[in-house]
Amino acid sequence: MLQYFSETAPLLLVGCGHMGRAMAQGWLRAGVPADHLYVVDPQADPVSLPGSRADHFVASAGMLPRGMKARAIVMAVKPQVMNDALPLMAPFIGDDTLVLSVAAGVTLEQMARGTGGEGTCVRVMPNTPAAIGEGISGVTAAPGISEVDRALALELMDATGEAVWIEHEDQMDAVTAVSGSGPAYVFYMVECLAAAGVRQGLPEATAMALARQTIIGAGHLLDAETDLEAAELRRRVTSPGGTTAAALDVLMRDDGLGQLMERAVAAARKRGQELAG
Ligand SMILES: NC(=O)C1=CN([C@@H]2O[C@H](COP(=O)(O)OP(=O)(O)OC[C@H]3O[C@@H](n4cnc5c(N)ncnc54)[C@H](O)[C@@H]3O)[C@@H](O)[C@H]2O)C=CC1
Ligand SMILES: O=C(O)[C@@H]1CCC=N1
Repeated sequence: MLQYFSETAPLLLVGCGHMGRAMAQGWLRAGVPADHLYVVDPQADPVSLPGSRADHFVASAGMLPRGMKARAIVMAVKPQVMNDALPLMAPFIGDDTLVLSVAAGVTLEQMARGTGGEGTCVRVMPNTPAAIGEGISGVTAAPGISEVDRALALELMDATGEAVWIEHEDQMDAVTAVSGSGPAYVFYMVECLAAAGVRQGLPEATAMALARQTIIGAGHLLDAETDLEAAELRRRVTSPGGTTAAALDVLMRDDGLGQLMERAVAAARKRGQELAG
């Protein structure tokens, strides 16, 4: 698995912040040898990536070994710096190089401009549960991508959880709005549930413990009950005329959580479209 790289045709990560580090952890776990991984980031500290080689961490592209052509370059910098960061990678892009970007909103066309049309561009939207191998990524490229490059892109992201191929690039902003940003919605749900518990008289620490483990437990149950839809698991909590039904009457009304989520996801998708540049 992931045996695409070598010392002379390595995997190059550009930007090792929250998302870049999460993915790199997955690649090292999936067996990419530390010798085959280079990281470019002015801030990154190799200590934050156990199992990596400190001498493969460089502050800028100019410090990478000369003449090296990467097999894959993963751009995990902010969308706003992509136009500056991509052209700096030009010396490391050869005919076989796959250039992946995980930046929200950054299009394949924008990437091709940044690389000067060299290499093959792939647009990816991962999420931070990648850090523990529980991520999900949407992956897309222009229709002409080779089978081997498509497999490499999917395997890279599979190493951080699951990966799904998205046929139409114009759906990537919706992918971003659902699964890229989605973990934040769930963490906010924990915050809101705990705050609501405090309003109903619980001590803060107790409310947080209850809310936190409820989301963790519900997630694990969803994972364990592979044959059951989320809606069925919800029904199994909901006794007719009981407490859950009373709460769901509030959450499921016309202006309830469904509508709120629709507005939130639409706002995230719109912001993704605005970030294209
Ligand atoms: N954080 C998340 O949950 C997700 C983030 N993304 C995308 O990942 C990208 C990175 O986001 P985060 O990791 O959250 O940001 P971050 O701020 O944690 O990391 C960005 C990293 O890029 C480095 N950097 C800045 N300029 C650079 C340059 N010229 N060359 C190399 N490295 C440079 C910074 O030092 C920093 O470590 C963004 O484009 C974002 O849209 C995608 C999916 C989820
Ligand atoms: O908030 C953002 O723009 C990035 C993309 C998806 C998650 N974080």
